[in-house]
Amino acid sequence: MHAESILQSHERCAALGLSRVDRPDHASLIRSDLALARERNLRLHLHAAPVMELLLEQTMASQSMVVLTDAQGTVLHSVGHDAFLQRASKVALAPGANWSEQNKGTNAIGTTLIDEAPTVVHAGEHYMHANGFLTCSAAPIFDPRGNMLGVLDVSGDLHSYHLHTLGLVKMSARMIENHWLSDDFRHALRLHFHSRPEFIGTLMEGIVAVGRDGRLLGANRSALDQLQMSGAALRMNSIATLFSLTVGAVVDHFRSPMAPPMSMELPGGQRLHMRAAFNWPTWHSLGSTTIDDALDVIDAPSPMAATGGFFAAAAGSRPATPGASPGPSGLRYLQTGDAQMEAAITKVRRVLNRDIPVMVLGETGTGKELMARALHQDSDRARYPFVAVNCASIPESLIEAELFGYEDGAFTGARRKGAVGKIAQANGGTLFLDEVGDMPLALQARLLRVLQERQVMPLGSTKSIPVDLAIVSATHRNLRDMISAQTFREDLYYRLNGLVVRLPPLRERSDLMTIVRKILRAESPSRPLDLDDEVVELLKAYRWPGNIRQLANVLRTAAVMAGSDMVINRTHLSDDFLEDAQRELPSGASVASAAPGQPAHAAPGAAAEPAASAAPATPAATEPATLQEMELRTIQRAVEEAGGNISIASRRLGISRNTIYRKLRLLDSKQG
Ligand SMILES: Nc1ncnc2c1ncn2[C@@H]1O[C@H](COP(=O)(O)OP(=O)(O)OP(=O)(O)O)[C@@H](O)[C@H]1O
Repeated sequence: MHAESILQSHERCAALGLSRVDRPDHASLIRSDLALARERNLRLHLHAAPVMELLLEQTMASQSMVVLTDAQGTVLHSVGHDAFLQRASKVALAPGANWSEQNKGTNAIGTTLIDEAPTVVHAGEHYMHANGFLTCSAAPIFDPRGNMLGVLDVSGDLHSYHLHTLGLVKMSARMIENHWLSDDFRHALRLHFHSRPEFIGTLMEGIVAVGRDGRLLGANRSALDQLQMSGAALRMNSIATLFSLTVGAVVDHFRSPMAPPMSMELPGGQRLHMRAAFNWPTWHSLGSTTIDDALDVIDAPSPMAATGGFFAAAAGSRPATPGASPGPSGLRYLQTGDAQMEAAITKVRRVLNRDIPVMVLGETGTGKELMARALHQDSDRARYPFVAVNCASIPESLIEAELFGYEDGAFTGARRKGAVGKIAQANGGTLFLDEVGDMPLALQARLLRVLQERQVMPLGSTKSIPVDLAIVSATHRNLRDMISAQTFREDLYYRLNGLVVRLPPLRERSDLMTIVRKILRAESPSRPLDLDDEVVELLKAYRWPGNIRQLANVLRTAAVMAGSDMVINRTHLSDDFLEDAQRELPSGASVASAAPGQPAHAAPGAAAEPAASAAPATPAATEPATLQEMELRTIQRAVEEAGGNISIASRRLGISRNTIYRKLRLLDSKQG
């Protein structure tokens, strides 16, 4: 097919009367209307720029470049290594030049435009001999309705040819198409699907946009491939005719952020797994279950029955039927009966839609980001983006560019082209600044200016972009101490903390078992899982240094380990959790000695014991004196047990790698 495509292209060039040997007239190709073409294709550029940077990093060849053209073949932008950009500019492979076949003969860009398919044109396959030093791999970029937007191309010295380059270019083009689709249909219901659930969220996933009336509006290429239909055929279908589903059923299922993928069957019998994305305030009225119905399920009393396991009473009062709503959304989702949480939610509700910045404090994994998302979801800004920036996980040198964006040429070297910053991306919506205490001091001043002036100026630009944002920030640090140490600006602190709410650590919450139930229901909606008394006691006695994140990890693993068993018992828990939890049982207590079928703790839904009474069963010579020391020891032990592998330790503990590094530094400084 490749040879055929090249041959046909050569025939077209010969018919056009192009010369293979004459020096092409580059001057006439560099048109002055580049600015116009760029303006017309600004959106394409905005979506493509970050992908082009990534693609260049992956090609890693110093003798190559990444090129973006419009649908006529005019080069809009290029990124690459200086030396090669210069070589390429000698054959006019540079912004402003047109690389359609009419102008440049057979070449990957021009031939892709005609064949509307990914193409490699290598060395002598180029029609014009002047381009014979190149090897080029290009892929078309389509909008969700099947119109060609442009071409993405990697061109390099012919010796830099690599078999995988075309694959990378194709994947990058898909990435741009997916961004475009999500942007185009940000108000629609979007179904993300694949026959293998683990492929949802990857570039392999199909995405279909659905209107409120259930009509299918557009799809990405993977969706069309999986469904084996054209874009036009797809648009003649509805969610009911193609997937045997209703919009209401999808909205109901995914009202909980923790809902598992849904299963759907195509008319031909093919089974697909699907997740949905939609803006809750716009779509919730299409769900069939009211919020109160849903809350009823969540809030059902959860006493431990003397017989029959933890959920027996709750299940008796309201059986968990397959397909029942997994629960409410937004702030209601977080209301599971704990008094401290109730107080926090009442406070944030008061400032909803008042443009008062909210600062959420709390230990790792307590749900700070979930609270920020819930606030956004319940606000009038829910139709616009929620953009989260983790100031601790981005290298210091990149935070500025990441937040503020940058203009073409803002960095030395031609590699860096403009990019939209997170602040501008969040325009209209909510910007969540996670770990804001980790923001470098110099940047704090710039952020303060954005918050005061409500405009952002990208690096290297002289023009400010107006932005309208709600700000939610979070940190585990003590910002007041940082202000005293002059590592956090006081004026920024007062800008960010219009309202401060502190989320309680899990060990202080009285609704542990309601959360457990909620997580298990989300994990296994059609098969209600129960816990035996021994496991309930272990969960209650444990200190949960990783809070709800760690709890969710422990339960997820247990649910998988339980297989077809309906009741989770100690054999379903991972060994490291079991060991830690056993150690934390109040001295003298032993889960093994609890009478079978009897609750190990007296009060239903009682909070975990406070720190002081949770002494380890086996006193060690160097017993930790404080809760913080206990936490540090747990982390240190987990890292040791993982052979120093922080990623494994972080997975086992259910806390982020950053948190582990931070805690280990703290331990070092204490020991040092
Ligand atoms: N109330 C809740 N019910 C169910 N799951 C929850 C709840 N709160 C948090 N989680 C889950 O716990 C995990 C951690 O939550 P989140 O990321 O919001 O915590 P965080 O405090 O921002 O953590 P970090 O400080 O480490 O960034 C997520 O998987 C989230 O879905």
